[in-house]
Order: sequence, then C-alpha cells, then structure tokens
Amino acid sequence: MPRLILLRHGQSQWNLENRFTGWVDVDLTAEGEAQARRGGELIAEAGFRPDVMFTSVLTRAKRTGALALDSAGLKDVPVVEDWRLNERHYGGLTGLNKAETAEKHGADQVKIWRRSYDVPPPPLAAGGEYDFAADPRYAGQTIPDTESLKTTLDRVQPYWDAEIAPRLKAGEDVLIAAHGNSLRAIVKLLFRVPDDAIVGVEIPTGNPLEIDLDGELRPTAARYLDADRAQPLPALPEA
Ligand SMILES: O=C(O)[C@H](O)COP(=O)(O)O
Repeated sequence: MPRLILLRHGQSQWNLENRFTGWVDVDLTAEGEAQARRGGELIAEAGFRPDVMFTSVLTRAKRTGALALDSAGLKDVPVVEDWRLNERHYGGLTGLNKAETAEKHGADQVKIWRRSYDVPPPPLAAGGEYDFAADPRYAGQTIPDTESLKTTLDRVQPYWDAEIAPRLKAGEDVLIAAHGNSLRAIVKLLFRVPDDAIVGVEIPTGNPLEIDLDGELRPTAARYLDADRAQPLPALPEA
C-alpha cells in the first residue's frame, strides 16, 4: 500500500523572526538546514524511498526537500515543483511580526487569522513590496491577494487530485516537502478533519509525517518520525 511523507520545511529566517511569511521567499536558517538533514536521516532510517518528491516554488521548501533527500542518500528521486503547494498567502499581514500584530489586534483575532478554517486575513494591497503579480513563477496564473485555509485547500486539492493522488493510487511512495498550511490542507483532506477541528492541527518544522494509505488513499496509520518533536494528529478516518 502506498506511503506518503509530509515534510514541512525547516525553520526559516522569518519563522525565527516570528513574521507572517506566506509567499515571501525567505531562506532556511542554519537550524532549519539541520532540521532538514535530520529529517532526511529519519526518512532513511524508516526505509522510505519515495518514487517522487513534490514541492512548492518557494526556496525554504525546495531546499528542505533537497537537503533531506541528500542526507537520506536519495538524491536521484525526481522532483516536481508547483506553486499550488505554496504556503497559504498571508495577505495584508505579510511581513508583519506575529507578536506585535497580536498586541495591536488582540490574540483572539490573530488566532482566527492564523488557525480558523475560512477567515482570510485582510487582502494585500496591490503594488506593494509583497505583491507577487510580476513574479515570473506565477506568470499566466490567477493568484490570490490573501488566503484562508479553505481557499488554500481550494487550490491544493485540484493539484492533489490531478498530480499526486494518481501516483499514490498507482502504488508509488510520495514525499511532499511544503509548508505548514499547505500541509494542514492535505491533512484536512486525507483525515477528513471537520472545519472546526482543523484549528488544533499544528505541523512542526522539519519533522517527517509518515502516513500509510489504503487503496482509496484513506490513512490507516500515521506517525511523526521524530517522536520527540511530534504534535497531536487527527483520528484516523473511518472506512
Ligand atoms: O507563513 C508563515 O508565517 C508560517 O510559515 C506559517 O504561519 P502560521 O504558523 O501563522 O500558520
């Protein structure tokens, strides 16, 4: 039966600075690089040899995947990049400090923006420093100016259905190196997490999440490979 590993990128510079990042292309810190390599060692220890790695177009995810494959001795695994695996777009919060934003708007409001299912942050103003409209990575695409987890799932799911699910259904093992919220979207989809329960799902940086799937791509088992840095997982969905 197919196996899937979800790997959130290692600590980024803006994770360290506690800033809303979204689509801004910040790199890994040295700690983030070490997390990525450690993730690769754990993947090798688990005997996991993906047939393909999917990742986003953002450096922190791409480098995490590459470092993990390298340290797992799996440099030859083919890599497929797509912006639909990007982090959720943080709209007008992009670049702001999370703690300062909580002081200004209240911790409850910031939690709603960060963890609610369908409340997006305010939109990004066009033409500013973080407007990605002219970025060649998104040429010809209609891109958002903010995203909730719901609208993130709305662009992750068609990609999952068209490109990732068929590989798993064909019996291939798949690694996805991506982001906290694009991976929360995939967890919501696979585990059928109710809208009001996804608030409790956190995915740690650089800790591979192994999910065993049945032929219908229903999870039959799931575990973080670094048990010391694990977070609670949703219940396995009923058949
Ligand atoms: O984009 C970001 O700021 C983080 O990578 C994820 O942010 P979150 O923990 O606020 O969802």
